[in-house]
Amino acid sequence: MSTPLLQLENVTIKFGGLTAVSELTTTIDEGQLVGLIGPNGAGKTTAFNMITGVYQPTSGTIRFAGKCTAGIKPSRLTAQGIARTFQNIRLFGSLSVLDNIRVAKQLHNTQNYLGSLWRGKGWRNSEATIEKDALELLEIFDLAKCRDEMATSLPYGDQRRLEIVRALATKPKLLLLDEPAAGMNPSEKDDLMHLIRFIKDRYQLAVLLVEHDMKVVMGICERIAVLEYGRKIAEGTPKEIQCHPKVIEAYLGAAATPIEHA
Ligand SMILES: Nc1ncnc2c1ncn2[C@@H]1O[C@H](COP(=O)(O)OP(=O)(O)OP(=O)(O)O)[C@@H](O)[C@H]1O
Repeated sequence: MSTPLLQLENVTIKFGGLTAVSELTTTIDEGQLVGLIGPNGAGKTTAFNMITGVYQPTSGTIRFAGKCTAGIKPSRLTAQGIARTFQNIRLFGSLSVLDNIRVAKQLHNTQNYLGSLWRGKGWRNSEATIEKDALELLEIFDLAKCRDEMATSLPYGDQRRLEIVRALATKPKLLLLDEPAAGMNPSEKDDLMHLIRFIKDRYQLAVLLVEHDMKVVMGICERIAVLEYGRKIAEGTPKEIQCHPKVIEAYLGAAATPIEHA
């Protein structure tokens, strides 16, 4: 059996007296699309923050590509292949669409500080490659037409897409999406579902999706893990999750009907 791309083993984090995530064990294989769902405050974003190195677990182990991530800074983990988007869009608002992608691409720039100061041939070649790759990405995701516009001047759906494209520009193996459908209308949500499937297939990425919209989650995820009060209460296929008694109870109360699906 091959090593999972991401492995969480009994991961726990405490904030004072509050255990935000408790003994979470799960895995994501290369190329898998996994959902992480749960009611508000269940610990989903906190799990993201531990996987990306923003928070260090109080106990337990996280391994990425077989290596323990303890103590590794978020920027190093991004360079190693973990990218994310945020619940509230975090673009570089005063930069153009193109520059938002260029900044992300700088992560893999091989030019050192002196090279940047000197601005010699090596630096110019490297900048030209970054610009070419960035424009190619914008073309693929239909954002090239607004390359010079300020990122925050884009319509909401395009800003969400740009944030995903910026994460892709770091060449991740694992992409974490935190509530990408938040604030979207039904047609934008359909586009988002196509977009997530497209990037997973084209870039052969593993995706971990935190999302409240059940149509989106049930429609695209291969497997879903469910948190409640920081604990994993279920994990399985969308079909299994939709009729799992603990999940129905967590979302809707004991006497509830199965969760709506795609
Ligand atoms: N830095 C922190 N300090 C103290 N408590 C925190 C911190 N970060 C998260 N929490 C708490 O941990 C719990 C889990 O929060 P988290 O944001 O992970 O939930 P969530 O499942 O992402 O919720 P939502 O769906 O509303 O975004 C909450 O009770 C939250 O208040």
